[in-house]
Amino acid sequence: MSPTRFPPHFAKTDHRQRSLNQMRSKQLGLEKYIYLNGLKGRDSDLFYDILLENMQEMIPILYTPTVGDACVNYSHIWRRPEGLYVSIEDKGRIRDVLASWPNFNDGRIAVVTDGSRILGLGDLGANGLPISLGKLDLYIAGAGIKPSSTVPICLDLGTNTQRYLDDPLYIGVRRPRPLGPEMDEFMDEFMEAMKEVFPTLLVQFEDFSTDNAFKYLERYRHQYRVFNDDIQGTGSVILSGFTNAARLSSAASGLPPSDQKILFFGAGSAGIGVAKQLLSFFTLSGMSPEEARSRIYTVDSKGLITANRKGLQEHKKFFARTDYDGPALTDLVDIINHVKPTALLGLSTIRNAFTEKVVKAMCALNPRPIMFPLSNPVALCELDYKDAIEWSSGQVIFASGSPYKPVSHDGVVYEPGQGNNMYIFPGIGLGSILSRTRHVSDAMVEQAAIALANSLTEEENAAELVYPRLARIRDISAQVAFAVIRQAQKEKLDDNAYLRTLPDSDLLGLIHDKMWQPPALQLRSFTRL
Ligand SMILES: NC(=O)C1=CN([C@@H]2O[C@H](COP(=O)(O)OP(=O)(O)OC[C@H]3O[C@@H](n4cnc5c(N)ncnc54)[C@H](O)[C@@H]3O)[C@@H](O)[C@H]2O)C=CC1
Ligand SMILES: CC(=O)C(=O)O
Ligand SMILES: [Mg+2]
Repeated sequence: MSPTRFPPHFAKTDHRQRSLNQMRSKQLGLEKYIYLNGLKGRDSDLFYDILLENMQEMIPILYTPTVGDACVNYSHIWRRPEGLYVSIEDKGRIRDVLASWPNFNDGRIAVVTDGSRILGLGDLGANGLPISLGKLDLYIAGAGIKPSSTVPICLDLGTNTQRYLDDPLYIGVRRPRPLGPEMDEFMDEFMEAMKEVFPTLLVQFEDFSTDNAFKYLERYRHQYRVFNDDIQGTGSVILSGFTNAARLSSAASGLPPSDQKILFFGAGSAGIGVAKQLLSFFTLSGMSPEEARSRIYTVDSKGLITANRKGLQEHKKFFARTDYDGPALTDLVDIINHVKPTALLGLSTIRNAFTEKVVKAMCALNPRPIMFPLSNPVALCELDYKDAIEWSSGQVIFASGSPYKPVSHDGVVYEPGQGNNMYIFPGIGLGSILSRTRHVSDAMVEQAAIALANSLTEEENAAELVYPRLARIRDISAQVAFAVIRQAQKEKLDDNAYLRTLPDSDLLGLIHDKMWQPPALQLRSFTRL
């Protein structure tokens, strides 16, 4: 190959702007994703540099909604190895596979998916890797974790999605998913090997199908440094936004925030994870756990979940109603009229399930109903923001899982919230890493939620936002990490005595100082040439 050289005047030009222009010139979200991924491979410092400056624009590409398209099509858009695949065929030698990761001594945070429930898109098998990559980009951009400390992992265990098994380009192992003991043995070996190879690393379980999400969180949470983002991260982020939303709703109704009654549409890992975390919304205000539970109702594909239903899955039993034994209630408007909720949360993957009738039924019961359609990506969201504002004349207090743009109605501009675990997991990770906590406790997750709820500025509160603006994510992650560290210390789960000696302002300062920054472009290779 002939020698190459940068054009001599290249360093005088704005390569950041050039890269942004190239990304912006692509029409489709997926094309932008492919471009940005290529850029990350060529020059990761530049990639993170422009990501930090353009969060609002780039996060919806690298994360939900576009990462969903990237996952669905990953076998076809694959360019280069980007993460670590651990295959069911590696059973017996998983330790060696993990040890092949470059700089494994640096590993501090792994996002691990088995691809079995990517966003609301179902079993995508080995195509699930981009979700781990996207979450880790948020750790890097949002919490300043060093890129070399992040380990994206996809467990390649097979898939039950026939169209992938039939696709000649599918990059995963072609077999159905393992069941019961075969899966348990794999997971036990994997977790043990993770601890051996990456002794100080935090594992984030991501997008496992609901049964396995609950099962492996319980199996490992007291043994390893692990948390489940969909159950705990989502629970925490919604507790936070809900606390702020209830304050706004109370101001309109004149009723105390603890008068809220919450209806969950969708009772999977996310729905039940959030419902359990929202118990604290009531208990923190002095309510008994039993009373708190009575204020939560859950709905699945068969309707209102009642205790008398035959064959109810284990994770649905806790919130199953014992106060209704009439005919099954399956229509959402009927359920709303029966329950009379103040809040309706969607984690069902059913697009447009919150119809005009549903919105109007909620508005008839409350001056400012809370409506959080949280399913991802946008194509599976229960309610579009524009419809929510139009059908309620701006009454609803809204947060969705994926981003929506502000909406103008009757001369007023309304801003949606984004109720997504991206506001929480980077701070939980950073706090856990810095304090070297042995486990991620329920109280740490709860304190993270409270810190996020309190992180809104005066301006954000005045604009009636329920979540802070994304551009401040590093500041927010620092506040979340601070709360996590202090809680770890309180429970004596931490292993960093120095942090205990620091007064609050110094600890917050240290958290900010520890955040990785992409090296300034001028100081990098271009000027050397
Ligand atoms: N906003 C956020 O931060 C997060 C959002 N999610 C989203 O939550 C959604 C659900 O995730 P999982 O709970 O893991 O999935 P899942 O598939 O286990 O749960 C879906 C639930 O919806 C119910 N459902 C399905 N069809 C229904 C219908 N027609 N009527 C009523 N209920 C119906 C199912 O019975 C099940 O209980 C996904 O779209 C995911 O992207 C998940 C985690 C975080
Ligand atoms: C946001 C997220 O974790 C999910 O939709 O699964
Ligand atoms: Mg998830």
